[in-house]
Amino acid sequence: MPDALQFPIIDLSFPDRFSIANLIRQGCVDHGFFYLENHGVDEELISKVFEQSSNFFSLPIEEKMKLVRKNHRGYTALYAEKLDTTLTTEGDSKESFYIGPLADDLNQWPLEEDLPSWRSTMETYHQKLLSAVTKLLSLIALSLKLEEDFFEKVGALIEPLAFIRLLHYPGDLNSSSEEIFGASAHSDYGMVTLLVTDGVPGLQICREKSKQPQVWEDVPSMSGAFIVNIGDMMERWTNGLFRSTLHRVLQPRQDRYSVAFFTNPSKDCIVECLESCCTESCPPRFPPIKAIDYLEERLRLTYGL
Ligand SMILES: O=C(O)CCC(=O)C(=O)O
Ligand SMILES: [Fe+2]
Repeated sequence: MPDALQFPIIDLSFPDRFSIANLIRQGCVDHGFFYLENHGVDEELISKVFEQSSNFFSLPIEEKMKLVRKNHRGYTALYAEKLDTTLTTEGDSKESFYIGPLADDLNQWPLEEDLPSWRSTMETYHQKLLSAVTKLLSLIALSLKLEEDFFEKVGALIEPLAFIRLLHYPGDLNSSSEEIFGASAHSDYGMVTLLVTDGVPGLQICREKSKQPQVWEDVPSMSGAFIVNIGDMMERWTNGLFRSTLHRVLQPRQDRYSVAFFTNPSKDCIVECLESCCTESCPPRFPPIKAIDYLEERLRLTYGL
């Protein structure tokens, strides 16, 4: 049995930004994962988000289907999504709900009379998470020996395509198939993801995606901290220096709730290899891409649209 994984713990309020940036670099190079504490998001707000999430998923399926996913916002039912597109089984055993950028009016909301304060709770969470991510990205820029406002300067943060995903993995599903996962193996698409779980285990990572057989290690939750992971666009920016690590969630034996916050750059932002991450002998591994084109293609593959 391998030892439990130990990721660096990043304290977002720590005054020595350079030592924090070094620790972030270590986490991103070694694992593509780290913990984030003192992130400025109240425990109380996080509890409210979990409570409201459970209130929504407890609604009858007909009610939930009224908000079925459109424009990548709203409800996705059990088995409707398959993150590992190579699997031949039906979809993942989770249901989820997406809330995207607040400014563009595309979000779908439950009625206030059905779920009072649901919308305002999620809007507050979206704003708070965006502010934590903005601070984190300035440290990530430092960790790459860039100026702190690098991600602002390249336009990634003008109107970031940031999404909350509420997740519910039911614990009472009897499945005989070993190929059914709560969330099958995938890497996230964007810059960084901030995840909080209810503490029920299930999340695992595979650090060497091309090594066979794959080795999966448990990621423990840390009370009060976000689990942060690097996404594919950040991996492309850094020419693979920062890893977008493969991860999955096993089907739990009891109900499991988690809340992910995916941060993608603004739609027109060009993601291209950083100068500091390539040399003549180590040329760019990925061509430049526009954030929205990359994101739409990944979503198309996941949802089979
Ligand atoms: O629920 C979790 O712990 C992880 C979810 C996840 O990886 C995702 O939604 O991309
Ligand atoms: Fe993920």
